[in-house]
Amino acid sequence: MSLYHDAAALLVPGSDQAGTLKSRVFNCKDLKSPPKQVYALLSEASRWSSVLSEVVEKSQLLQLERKLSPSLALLLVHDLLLNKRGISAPASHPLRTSVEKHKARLAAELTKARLKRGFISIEDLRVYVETGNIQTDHQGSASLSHNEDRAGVAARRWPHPRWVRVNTIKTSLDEQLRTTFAGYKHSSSLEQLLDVTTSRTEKLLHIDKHIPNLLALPPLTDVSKTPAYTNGLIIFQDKASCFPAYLLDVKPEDGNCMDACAAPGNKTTHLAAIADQRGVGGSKPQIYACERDKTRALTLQQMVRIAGAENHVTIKAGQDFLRMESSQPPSDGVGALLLDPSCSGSGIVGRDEVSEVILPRSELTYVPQSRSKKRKRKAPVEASQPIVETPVVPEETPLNGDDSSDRLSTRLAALSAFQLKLLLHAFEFPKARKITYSTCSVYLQENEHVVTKALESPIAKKRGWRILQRDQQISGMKAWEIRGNSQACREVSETGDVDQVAEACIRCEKGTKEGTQGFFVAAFIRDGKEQVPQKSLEEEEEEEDWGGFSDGSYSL
Ligand SMILES: C[S@@+](CC[C@H](N)C(=O)[O-])C[C@H]1O[C@@H](n2cnc3c(N)ncnc32)[C@H](O)[C@@H]1O
Repeated sequence: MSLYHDAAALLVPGSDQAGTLKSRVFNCKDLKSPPKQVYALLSEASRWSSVLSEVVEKSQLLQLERKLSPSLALLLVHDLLLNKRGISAPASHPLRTSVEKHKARLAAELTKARLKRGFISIEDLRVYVETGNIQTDHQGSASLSHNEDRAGVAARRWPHPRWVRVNTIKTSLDEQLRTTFAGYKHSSSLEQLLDVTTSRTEKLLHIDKHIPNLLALPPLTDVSKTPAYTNGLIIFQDKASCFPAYLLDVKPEDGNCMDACAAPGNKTTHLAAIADQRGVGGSKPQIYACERDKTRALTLQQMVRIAGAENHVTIKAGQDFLRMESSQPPSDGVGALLLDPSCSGSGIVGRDEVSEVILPRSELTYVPQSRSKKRKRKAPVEASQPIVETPVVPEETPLNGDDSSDRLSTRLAALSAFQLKLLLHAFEFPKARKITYSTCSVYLQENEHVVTKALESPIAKKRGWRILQRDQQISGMKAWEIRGNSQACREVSETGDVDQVAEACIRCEKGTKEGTQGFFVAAFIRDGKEQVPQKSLEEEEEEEDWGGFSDGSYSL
């Protein structure tokens, strides 16, 4: 059956197959089945792989059906148990019969795997898996052994809601509640909304208590076909990703703003919406949106247009922020900067891409003694270790927990140096008084380390930059409970005076009942009136010309 053979060949990439699952499928010239069908099967089965591998192993399917490879078994069992249409093969096809005859045993193992993870129905488990959480569990549990992870040792995680930001440039929260979300029941708690048993049967929404004009919907709610979405009245944006523009808290007296690393543009359009609301008379701040990558700048352009933010935003396509001369226009008139640079993306909750596939083990080393002479030979010894795909990690996709620790620490050191460099460049802008620095990374190196080093840098001291203390932050951010890690600040601090710095930093965790991705943000302020003399510090230093990363992870 070509569909399953095609898919099995691509489930785990060979060392010569780089790129995402999607690109592997659509670039493959040897497929006999439609690529769309192969991709759909692969992405579904990959998401389910940790559960299904357990089912296959416990049922001993691979020992009973020696002709099945681990990949084929995973794909066939997926369709048998989870696809409404079952296995796409004629009823008498040997592949189909080899799995179907074990259906009762496989179904029983799926039930056990579900109950072990604490889900009362298969639909509840489905929501959890399809919102990327099983994958997240595995990535987040790098310190657990493979077996521990399979056994579901990691505590049950909360599914990820669908966050919707009402775009106040084009509409209002009240209007959206009356129109797009008419008929939705309001849930006062996010927890209730994330309880899949309730939210599967009811249209629910929750109005966020930290970020104005932000709504949460149950994980699998699809409003992407509504006119409000297609016309840019509502925008899908994770709650944590709304923190930087909100924390920047722009006011007309701030002058112009700059989004230094802008594409695809969620934070730019959020900033534009806030600027639009705050504009007094004609003095709305102008937002310069820099994006070094010209292709990504096209997405930014499209996003700004759909959001109706063209009057507020000037796009600097192909512009490297580090090459923006701080003392020249437009930089010299910029009072507030939003800095959301490329990062490891380790906080992203994987909705669309599966970076790791867990295959079932076929651990018997001998074929049972056969009476037939033909089958006398020993079967090849198969690895008793689990087969875990080592994912190929393109720069724009999140690193995962399986990355070798050497590779990870080298990459984090490079990212951290790059992020610090961007932040120090922002510190030089002569009229700048406010900066937010954010990443969708959970790593200390990209977060507290960068913030602490920046605060203790000569340019910060010279220009009077300090952290925006928690009690000075805008109400929703002051109220947010998860703060920075003081130990991490201390690790790189020369003064050790870091408790207030950590308290000023804001963190978001993934997989919790707060419903956010992993994220970090801190704000810096300065009141001094001094200007940096013509020659910038950066020019004085003899620094190598940083080429940067060709792409960034997005925090959507
Ligand atoms: C994390 S993404 C930004 C996501 C964006 N803020 C949003 O919310 O949609 C980082 C972006 O910065 C861009 N970038 C990286 N280095 C840059 C630089 N030196 N100057 C300008 N843009 C840069 C990357 O191409 C990438 O598009």
